[in-house]
Amino acid sequence: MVSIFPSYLAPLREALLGRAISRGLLELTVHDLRAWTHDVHQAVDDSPYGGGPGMVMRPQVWGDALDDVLAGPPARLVVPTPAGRPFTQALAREFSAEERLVFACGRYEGIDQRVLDDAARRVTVDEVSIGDYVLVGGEVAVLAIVEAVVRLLPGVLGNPRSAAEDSFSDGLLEGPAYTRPEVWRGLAVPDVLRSGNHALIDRWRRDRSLERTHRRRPDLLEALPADALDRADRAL
Ligand SMILES: N#Cc1c(-c2ccc3ccn(Cc4cccnc4)c3c2)n[nH]c1N
Repeated sequence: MVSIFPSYLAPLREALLGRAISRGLLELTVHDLRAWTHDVHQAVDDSPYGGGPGMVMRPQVWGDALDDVLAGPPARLVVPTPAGRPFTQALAREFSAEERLVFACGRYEGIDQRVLDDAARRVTVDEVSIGDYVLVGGEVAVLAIVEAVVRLLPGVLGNPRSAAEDSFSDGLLEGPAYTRPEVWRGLAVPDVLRSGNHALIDRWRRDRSLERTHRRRPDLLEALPADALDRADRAL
């Protein structure tokens, strides 16, 4: 990863991801973009051609940084931007199959487009967005993307079923989850979950997932392949 705020990415070395690194399941290197500046002010930005608010990150510094960081084993360059294509669970799975990912964390109004166009001459470049809202820079997006990708790597999650069955893995939202106590503040766990009848439990969970998806994300239902819903689903 390349950023002018390397410490912003320190959380990636905590908890589950930190344990995955110490277990050798992945390697993480964070580079300070300013290491590739040569002026006393370590300038990384300049005024935008054509005018307009804010500053744009200079191509020379980013070009030199990516020349070095992209050297070595083939990598895919991931560039978070509000103008990117949506980062989805499907893209997280695609990224998790890559041997090496390089993340460019922009700031200001973004990175000079020629940096991405130049990189695209030699590697795959993915301009992605984590949602329809505007952040101040790419670091928060990289934290989210890396967490979504790394949890899919074999051995990272304790129970592989978690990644296989979480929200979006079957195109639907996950339904409600419960644990002890059986009644809490007058609210009881649905009886079916304590029935021990796993066929019934699976059906109930599928129904709650379909209901929630229909209510909160009807677009996901529209996007499902024709054969994704069985007769019981459609009866709901
Ligand atoms: N992924 C993602 C993002 C970002 C994002 C990502 C990288 C940068 C680098 C700079 N900014 C600020 C900025 C502000 C306005 C216009 N262009 C850029 C970034 C915002 N915002 N929202 C998302 N979903």
